[in-house]
Amino acid sequence: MEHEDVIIGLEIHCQLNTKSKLFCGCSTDFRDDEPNTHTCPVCLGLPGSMPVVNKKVIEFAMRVAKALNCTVLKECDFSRKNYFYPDLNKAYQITQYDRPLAEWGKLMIEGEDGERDIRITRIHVEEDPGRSVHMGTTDRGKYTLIDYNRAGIPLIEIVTEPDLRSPKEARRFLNKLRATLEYLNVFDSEKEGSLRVDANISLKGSGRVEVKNISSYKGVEKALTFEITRQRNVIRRGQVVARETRHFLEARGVTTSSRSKEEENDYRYFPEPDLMPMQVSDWVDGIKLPELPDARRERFMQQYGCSLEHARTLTGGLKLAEFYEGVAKTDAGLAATWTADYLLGELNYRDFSIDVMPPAHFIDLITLLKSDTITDKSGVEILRTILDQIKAGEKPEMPTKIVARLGLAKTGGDEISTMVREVIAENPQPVADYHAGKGPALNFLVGQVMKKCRGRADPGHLNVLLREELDKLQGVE
Ligand SMILES: Nc1ncnc2c1ncn2[C@@H]1O[C@H](COP(=O)(O)OP(=O)(O)OP(=O)(O)O)[C@@H](O)[C@H]1O
Ligand SMILES: [Mg+2]
Ligand SMILES: [Mg+2]
Repeated sequence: MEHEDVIIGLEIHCQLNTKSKLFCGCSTDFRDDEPNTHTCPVCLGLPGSMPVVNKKVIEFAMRVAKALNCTVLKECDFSRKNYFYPDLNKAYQITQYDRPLAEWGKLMIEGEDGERDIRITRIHVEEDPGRSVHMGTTDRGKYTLIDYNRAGIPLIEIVTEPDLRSPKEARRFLNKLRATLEYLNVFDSEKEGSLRVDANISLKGSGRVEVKNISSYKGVEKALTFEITRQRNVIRRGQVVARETRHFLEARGVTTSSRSKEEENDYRYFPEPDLMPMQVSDWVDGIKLPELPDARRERFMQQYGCSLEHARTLTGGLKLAEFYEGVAKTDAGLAATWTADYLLGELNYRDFSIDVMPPAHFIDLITLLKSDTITDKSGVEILRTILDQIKAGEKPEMPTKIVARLGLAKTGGDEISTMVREVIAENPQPVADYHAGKGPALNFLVGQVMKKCRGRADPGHLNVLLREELDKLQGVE
């Protein structure tokens, strides 16, 4: 798809994983707890309660600001964003408006034509509202329950400039951002709703459409792709794409126009009178950043000899990078290939994350491959066996055990020579075809030997053996 006229900018809301909420001491870890058990007068917004800024939240947000090369403002402050919604108990959200914590940064992505910086407009700190639980569907539910456990959870909103050129670039940006946040240890990427995106998109010369509150990266890519087609069709029909807010229906993969109520944009922002302006820019120098994805990628290339592509893949998530470093000692090259090219695909297919793969098993597998005990084909079979056992809730067998049980050790020289001669004797027609110069006949014969030994022969070696044996025959004739 050509995307020359596509303009995309993202607003990303990310939950910070501090122990307590943004303006009170309530614990943020309410995962398995009853609704409305992690609340107090502050996060319930009761009259007379006073917010106090959690220093840890500011520190976490500054870590992000520094990692994204932003400038932290000399002085920033909080504002009230007023709107009515049942999950917003105070009828205003404490957020930052014209003086956010930090602004003007950048994050490098692998764009459509090479690496490129995407500019960050600003990062601001705000509180999450509560959560509405609709009993029934959103439109026709009988009633709605509200859980305020989430009210007051610290969020940062990261706003990008409209620098992204395609849905794929938007997804790459989000992946890179997620990796960066993981490395910084400021958020829990596996927690539901930890990253929520508003995706803004326009075609050159048309109005900006904002698709609100998308909760997955695939969702962002899908919603944007849908919007490009929809907007092009509107223009083709001679109509105008109006500026509007839309919602993404994940299940159907479409966006729909929001009811006008929700578009009410007069938030009547004003400075939060209960909180003093903050002067925190001096802390920035003291903040030590861990190694970030780009640096780690360079190191993987230097230290382990990874290709650029492998290094990029393997540093794309903190746990993945750590997994690779844990297994690289066996053979860095084999471990990179087997992690990036085989393991990830098999995990993806089963909807597994990297944590499920026990490093000890993987190390055993790499060792078997390195010592030439098994073929690549058997390696894949072993990997699948292990993951299927895990999927079934069983304790996975060690690769060495699987090799013994299934007889996967590479067939020895004599055994394979015998099989080669047998296959030649059993297949006179393909043999004659080969001698008549028909190349594909050799592949057929290789396949037959592979079948006999159940994939335990090294394909390269087998090719040589077969050719030798066949050429000998021809010499005799
Ligand atoms: N012409 C455009 N096409 C696509 N995206 C755009 C365009 N102009 C601006 N944007 C993007 O829209 C977003 C604007 O976000 P911002 O938070 O500043 O304002 P908002 O969406 O109006 O307010 P709110 O935070 O209340 O949703 C940015 O990500 C910006 O890059
Ligand atoms: Mg915004
Ligand atoms: Mg917006």
